[in-house]
Amino acid sequence: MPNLAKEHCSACHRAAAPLTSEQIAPLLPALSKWQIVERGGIMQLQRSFMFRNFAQALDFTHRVGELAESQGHHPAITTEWGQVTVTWWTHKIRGLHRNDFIMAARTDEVVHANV
Ligand SMILES: C[C@H](O)[C@H](O)[C@H]1CNC2=NC(N)=NC(=O)C2=N1
Repeated sequence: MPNLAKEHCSACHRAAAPLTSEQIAPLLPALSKWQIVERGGIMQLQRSFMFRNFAQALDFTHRVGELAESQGHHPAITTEWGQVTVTWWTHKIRGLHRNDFIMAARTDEVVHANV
């Protein structure tokens, strides 16, 4: 199983092809709490995180934002009382890149750092 959290994002060129289902399959076991969703024909990687209140949800949101800025790769984040939903995909290729799986694994590390 790949140790995605230890990898670094690579430059993604606009011409890069989105990962296919066959390429995605071996990456999913490392991200057991994440699911593949499809929105507007674009495959995305999504997970919801639960918290005791809004303050904790907001703190986690900020940490994910800092992670995104550090890698130059950004998620969609929905922050609610007690819950944060993080969705990763690569806008410029309108699909999933290995970078999205790396960032999902790194997001899981942020939540553990939170507690
Ligand atoms: C110019 C800037 O680096 C690019 O637009 C980056 C910013 N963050 C990004 N984040 C994501 N998820 N996909 C992108 O294509 C992307 N592109």
